Amino acid sequence: MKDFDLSLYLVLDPILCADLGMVETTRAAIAGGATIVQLRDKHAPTAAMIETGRALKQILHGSNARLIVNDNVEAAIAIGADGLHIGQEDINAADARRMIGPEMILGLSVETEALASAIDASIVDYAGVGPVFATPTKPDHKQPIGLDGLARIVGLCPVPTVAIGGLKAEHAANVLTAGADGLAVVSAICGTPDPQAATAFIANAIKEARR
Ligand SMILES: Cc1ncc(COP(=O)(O)OP(=O)(O)O)c(N)n1
Ligand SMILES: Cc1nc(C(=O)O)sc1CCOP(=O)(O)O
Ligand SMILES: [Mg+2]
Repeated sequence: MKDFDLSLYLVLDPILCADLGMVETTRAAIAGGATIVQLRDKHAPTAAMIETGRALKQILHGSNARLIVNDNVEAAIAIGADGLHIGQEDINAADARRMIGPEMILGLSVETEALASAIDASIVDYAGVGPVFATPTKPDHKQPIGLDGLARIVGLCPVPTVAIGGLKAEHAANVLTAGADGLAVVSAICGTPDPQAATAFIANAIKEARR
C-alpha cells in the first residue's frame, strides 16, 4: 500500500505564483500543512521542469508531503518525484505505469462516471475528480460536475480521490461529505498574499470538517 495523503493537494501554477515563485510558495504551503505538491507548468521545457522539480524535492525532504509531476513522465523520473499525474488526453495510464515502474504514485484525472468506472486500480493509485466548479485557472476545463456529480463519480472510483476545480476552504465540508479524500487547489494558495496562512486556513477547514 503506497503511503500518501490527498487531504490538501497543492497544484502549482507558475503565473499565479510569479511574485513568490513556485519554490517559495511550496515552502510556505508545506509549513501551512499541504500534504501533496504537484509541479504543473504546462509550457516549461523538460530541463526547466527537472530543475524546478529538484528544488521542490529538497523543500519536501524531511516532510511527509509527496511531490507529483504533471504530464511529463521524463521529468518525473529524472527528478525522482514521488509520482506522476496524467489526464485523459495525456499518455495512456498503462504506458505511464510501465515507464515509471511499480513504486511511483500514478494519479489520473476523471471527469465522468464512465471514466471513473474504467479506472484500473492495479495501475492507478488515485483519481483527480473535477472540475467541481468552473475555474479561470484552467481555461480548457471540462463541464463542471458540481457537488452532486462529485459524489456520483467518487462513488464509482475504485481508488482514493481528490476533488479539484474552483475549491476554497468553504467547500471542504461538502467535498468530504461527497466522499472525496481531499481538496486539490491552485488559486486558493498560489498568488495569495500569504500562502502559508492560506494553506493553514484550508487545512484547518478540512480538519474541522472531519471532526
Ligand atoms: C489532482 C489533479 N487533478 C486533475 C488534474 C488535471 O489533469 P489534466 O486533465 O491532465 O489537465 P492538466 O492539468 O494537465 O492541464 C490535475 N492536474 N491534477
Ligand atoms: C489543474 C486543474 N485541473 C482541473 C480539472 O478539472 O481537471 S481544474 C484545475 C485548476 C484548478 O484551479 P483552481 O483551484 O484555481 O480553481
Ligand atoms: Mg495533463
